[in-house]
Amino acid sequence: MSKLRIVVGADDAGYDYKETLKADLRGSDRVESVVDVADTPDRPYPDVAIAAAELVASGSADRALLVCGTGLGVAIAANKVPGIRAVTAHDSFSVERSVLSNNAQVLTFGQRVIGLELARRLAQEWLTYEFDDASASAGKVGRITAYEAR
Ligand SMILES: O=C[C@H](O)[C@H](O)COP(=O)(O)O
Repeated sequence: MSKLRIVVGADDAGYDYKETLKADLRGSDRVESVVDVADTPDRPYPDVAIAAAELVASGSADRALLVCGTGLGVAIAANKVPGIRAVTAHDSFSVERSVLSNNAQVLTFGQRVIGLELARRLAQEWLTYEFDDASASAGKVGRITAYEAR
């Protein structure tokens, strides 16, 4: 498994978790680099999410981990960037399937929803999964891509 180039970002409501998760990611041997698109806690969540998603869509990064109050706003905004599949997931199984079933490149958390230690654990688990282009799920994800390209 190749090391991952990750983008992190948050608005004011997710800033503290983002800082902790960023430090964790930088300490992981599965991570090549971490870029933070929200150095200050004053950026609206759509701006942060779109900036992060564009880095992923352009190929400059492999994945993004975004935090807002619920995780929902950053997911909605990131999903507006063509080619991006962003999900909010606060449980272990959904985090696994977000990669293995959906090939989602963007995971989002809600700081007002999930405990910090669970978020940290889920982020570490997230790093261990890699989508299999030869899996039965690939064709289903491909249908999403085809819809976007229509
Ligand atoms: O989805 C949006 C986020 O939860 C955001 O952090 C808070 O948004 P609000 O201030 O509009 O409720």
